[in-house]
Amino acid sequence: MNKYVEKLYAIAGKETRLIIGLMSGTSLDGLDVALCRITGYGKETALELLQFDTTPYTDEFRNRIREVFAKREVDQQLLTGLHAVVGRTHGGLVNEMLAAWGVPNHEVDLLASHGQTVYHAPQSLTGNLEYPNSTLQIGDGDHVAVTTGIITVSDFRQKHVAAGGEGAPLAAYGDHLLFTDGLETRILLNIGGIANFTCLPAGNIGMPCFATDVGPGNTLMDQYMQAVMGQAMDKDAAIASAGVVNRPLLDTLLSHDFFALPFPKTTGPELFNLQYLADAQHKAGTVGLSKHDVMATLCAFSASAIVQAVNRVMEPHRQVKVYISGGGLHNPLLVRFIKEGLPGVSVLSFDELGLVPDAKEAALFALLANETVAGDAIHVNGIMNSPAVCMGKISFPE
Ligand SMILES: Nc1ncnc2c1ncn2[C@@H]1O[C@H](COP(=O)(O)OP(=O)(O)OP(=O)(O)O)[C@@H](O)[C@H]1O
Ligand SMILES: CC(=O)N[C@H]1[C@@H]2OC[C@@H](O2)[C@@H](O)[C@@H]1O[C@H](C)C(=O)O
Repeated sequence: MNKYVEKLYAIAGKETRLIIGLMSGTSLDGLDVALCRITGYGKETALELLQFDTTPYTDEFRNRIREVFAKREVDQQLLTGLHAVVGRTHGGLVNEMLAAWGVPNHEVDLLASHGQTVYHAPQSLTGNLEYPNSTLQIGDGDHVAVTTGIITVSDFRQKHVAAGGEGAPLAAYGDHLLFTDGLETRILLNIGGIANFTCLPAGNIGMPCFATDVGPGNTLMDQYMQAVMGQAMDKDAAIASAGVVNRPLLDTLLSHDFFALPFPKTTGPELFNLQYLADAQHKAGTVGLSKHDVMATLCAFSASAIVQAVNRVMEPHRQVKVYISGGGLHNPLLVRFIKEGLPGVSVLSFDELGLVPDAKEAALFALLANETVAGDAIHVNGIMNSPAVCMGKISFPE
């Protein structure tokens, strides 16, 4: 028997596994690395976050990814090269992180690698029914496995698409297994580049669990700051806080058909980009708006899309608690707008549920790998319009 098949079999039979989850999202800010101790599987899963850190990308690496990111036309030679380079870079960053934490690579059972989404193409975006929903993540798992010496599970989204989903949001599976509560209906809102949430109804309210993207999180604000202000982000909303929300522009930004689509749905910077903003400014007659007012309006746009989506969930059930994770939690104006838009609703940090908010997505990929190796598709049954599947491809280091 191949020694890694034997090793994998042994790992699958363990009571407790040490699994690293990696996430590099649509913000392109860096690689999130979460070292998790996972006990059990399915509804009996317990996840303990042992270490977490984000390694910021260098400008050079980020710019190389940007060359192919969310673009319809790209240099195929660059894209092909990046598939390997992203895998090797992520593997190298894991090696550095493990060394800093004093954890030998051979003690880690599995590595769960999301890779880097470079294009997300649900039919709702393309309008082309001859092609299924499709999505592409680069950073090949073989490169990660060979670089780290750790058995790697990667490319999670393809199975979701193959089984009828849109390839996202996958957080639903971990949210469902770890955070469902018998008494409290919860909305787990992650504000990354794109904002998405998982709705976890309390046991007896007869509503399905589902996860959906809701619109831009930080991506439009980041893109504007980078293109117009030469800064990576609007740190602590310093710029947006000095501006005034422009109502005609906000209404135009919110008028896209995407927002009227039923849940669940997915999106990305393929739609929410600076062209989207330019078109809206043109339509609303606000081309000359000050930079501060544009930023204030973009912040209100992300918040309003979230508020509208939460309100839609709440129509039949008034009692929900919203728990926020992701980088948007650090934007005080965005959080204020969301709270003001949801009077009477408890809007809390994800900390309250016992997991570091910035680590949530990376940790949930570790859980997905755990389920693929030790679990069963049946455990993730019951998520609306999300197939019951175990996801990811397995790469051996040799
Ligand atoms: N102090 C801060 N002030 C304002 N915004 C912040 C702050 N810290 C982080 N952010 C925002 O959070 C973003 C990073 O969020 P996060 O790491 O959750 O995104 P991601 O994982 O790449 O996205 P996705 O969930 O879409 O895959 C930054 O690009 C920035 O816009
Ligand atoms: C295609 C893709 O990479 N989608 C991401 C993106 O970033 C946020 C949102 O859009 C979410 O749907 C998804 O990531 C998270 C981790 C998910 O699948 O749950």
